[in-house]
Amino acid sequence: MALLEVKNLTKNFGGLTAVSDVSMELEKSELVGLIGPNGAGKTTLFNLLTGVYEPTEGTIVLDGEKLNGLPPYKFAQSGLGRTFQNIRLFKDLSVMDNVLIAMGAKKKKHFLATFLRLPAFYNQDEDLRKNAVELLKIFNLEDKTETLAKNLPYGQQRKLEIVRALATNPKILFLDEPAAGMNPQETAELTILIKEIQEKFDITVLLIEHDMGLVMNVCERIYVLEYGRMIAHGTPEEIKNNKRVIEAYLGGEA
Ligand SMILES: Nc1ncnc2c1ncn2[C@@H]1O[C@H](COP(=O)(O)OP(=O)(O)OP(=O)(O)O)[C@@H](O)[C@H]1O
Repeated sequence: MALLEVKNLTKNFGGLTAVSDVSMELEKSELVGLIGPNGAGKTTLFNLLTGVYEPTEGTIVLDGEKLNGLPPYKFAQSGLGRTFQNIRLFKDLSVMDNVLIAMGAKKKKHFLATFLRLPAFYNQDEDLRKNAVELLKIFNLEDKTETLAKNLPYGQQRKLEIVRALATNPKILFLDEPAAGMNPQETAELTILIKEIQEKFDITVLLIEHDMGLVMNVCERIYVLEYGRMIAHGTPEEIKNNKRVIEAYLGGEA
């Protein structure tokens, strides 16, 4: 059984079908791309897979557990972490606090230990901070812990978004255009980082990306959406040579 099994997923917005009868599977520890022209339904599919939207039809099963119908926080608790196309940080908080808040979704401090400031309170706090620094190190952000998120350069804000998603300890990480707005050098650096974190944390990554170079370089498999329908999936080589994809996506946008 696949780690994530998505069957016949459909999402209607009034008369518009943004996602139509989509089925896909993600195995443990694979890096998979999701591509398609503007408006193809990629972000809507992410929103369905992370519980932001409820599907009109279809099922989402993670590790044998049906998730659809549950609130978004249950999706996060089950191990689905994500970043957003538009950066969503707590801009007036420090980098460290941004990461600690993300971790808090998983580890709740015991009320009494917190209230009485028992050693357990300090130990747990210390452990979380250490873990946060370890994560920040991977993204070369460890010397920015006290910087306000809004004062980070754009590329580093995007990285902090990924750190926050990783801090929830996900089984599957959904990255929605992580390289959007980055320059070619930053994009190349991020490509390597995404591959590294997928291997280091042994997690599954689903990546929406417009930068075809990035997708083709790092993804083992690629799914292609057009007008809400999954029109193809396969290895980068297969997708590159798929006539329907060339017409629908590469032809339309290149
Ligand atoms: N909340 C919503 N209400 C109504 N229509 C929506 C909503 N969200 C998305 N849509 C529509 O659904 C379709 C798919 O949009 P979506 O944002 O999922 O595409 P996308 O592939 O992520 O596009 P892009 O690459 O431009 O981000 C579009 O026609 C969009 O206008």
